[in-house]
Amino acid sequence: MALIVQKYGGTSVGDTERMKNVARRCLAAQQAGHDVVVVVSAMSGETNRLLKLVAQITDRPDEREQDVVVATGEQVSIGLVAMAIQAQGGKATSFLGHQVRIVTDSTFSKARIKSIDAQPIRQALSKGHIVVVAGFQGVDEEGSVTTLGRGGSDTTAVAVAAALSADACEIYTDVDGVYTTDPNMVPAARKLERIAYEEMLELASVGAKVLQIRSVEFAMKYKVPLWVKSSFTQDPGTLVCEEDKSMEDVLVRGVAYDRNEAKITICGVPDVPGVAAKIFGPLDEKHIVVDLIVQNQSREGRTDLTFTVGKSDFLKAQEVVREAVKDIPVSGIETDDNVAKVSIVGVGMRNHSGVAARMFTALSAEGINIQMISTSEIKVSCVVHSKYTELAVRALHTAFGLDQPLPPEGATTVSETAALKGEKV
Ligand SMILES: Nc1ncnc2c1ncn2[C@@H]1O[C@H](COP(=O)(O)OP(=O)(O)O)[C@@H](O)[C@H]1O
Ligand SMILES: N[C@@H](CC(=O)OP(=O)(O)O)C(=O)O
Repeated sequence: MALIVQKYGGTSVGDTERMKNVARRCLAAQQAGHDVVVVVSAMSGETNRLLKLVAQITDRPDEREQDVVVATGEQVSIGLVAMAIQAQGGKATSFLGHQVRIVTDSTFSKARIKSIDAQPIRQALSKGHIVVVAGFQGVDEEGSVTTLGRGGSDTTAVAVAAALSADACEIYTDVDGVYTTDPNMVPAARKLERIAYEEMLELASVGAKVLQIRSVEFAMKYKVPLWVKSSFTQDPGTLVCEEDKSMEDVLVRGVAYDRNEAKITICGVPDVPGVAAKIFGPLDEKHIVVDLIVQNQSREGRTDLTFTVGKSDFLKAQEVVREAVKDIPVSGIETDDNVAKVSIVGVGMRNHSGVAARMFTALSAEGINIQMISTSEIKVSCVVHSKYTELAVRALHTAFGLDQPLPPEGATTVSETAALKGEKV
């Protein structure tokens, strides 16, 4: 007998028929002898609908109150799923975030989980109940409702799995696993049997929305075996797990894109110590996450500083920057939200050179101009005009051989390795 945490996303609970399907799956897992905790998201489109209501009231919502509104979508889902289980003869209890003390910090709209009280969940399980927990929401030390950022139910599920020392956490969604790229954009995308935590973390952080970044961080930290599966098929899905030697043989595991970033350039910044701190310090104080940063060699003591932020922080970031540069003699601020970031990820990059060059060649062959570049040990990202997103993703998918059937698990891609062996990117 195992303890399994299953998470069903918005599409999987998109209507009452789908909720009945979720109930059937949970009951099947329980009948197979497992203790089952199920984390559910709001019905698909519901969180966006709630955010639109907020926008109809104000374009500068108080973040605490906005969380009070958007957290309600999950409340509807847990009650309906619990009742669907009961209607099929099972026992079920639903819990809101605060009822299982999912305590977070007070960063409304992107709060971080600090602790979870597993006791009420264990108690309900011991009575033979399937426990249905609201994803995406928590409560801060003051008792205010908080939310964990878009896609946050994944993080709830993995955090609950870690708190319960569950045997597995299964994320059920509308695709049957993690693919080499978004299968809804590139039909040639291929499903991966396994992917290393680190690769999944990079893919999620560069836009593959199949898992929320923090859910992968939790899984990696607490070594939770994490499965991505379809709620509509019996496919075994993809296992996100520890890296092993065979994974390094594949150069690029996946291609991702992110249309959710916007670019800010501060022109003519004086090239003297302390200026970057004066700009990025206030952004940090406002909890604005800055992604790529590029600063060029200065000419005549001045340089341009370009960085990207999430689109939801774009207006706030512009205000913060304007305020921050009041005392700095800069020559102007330029903004652009018609950008997208395309990225390639793979642990195999650690041991191979030429990967970035191959990426740039593939983009240039399609006439795509690269605006910014960023690399890590296992990732290369390029910011391009947003109109090229799909073209860039398809070109990279082809250029790194991902359109071809994947080699069987454990097989080495010898020609690739031989051709590219050498220094790092
Ligand atoms: N590499 C990838 N593998 C699988 N799905 C991906 C990938 N990159 C992006 N996706 C997208 O993630 C979607 C699933 O995430 P999401 O819509 O948040 O599901 P849910 O509502 O179930 O949480 C898929 O429909 C797919 O379009
Ligand atoms: N309802 C939240 C939380 C969530 O995780 O949703 P989904 O599982 O559908 O991505 C959102 O829309 O972001």
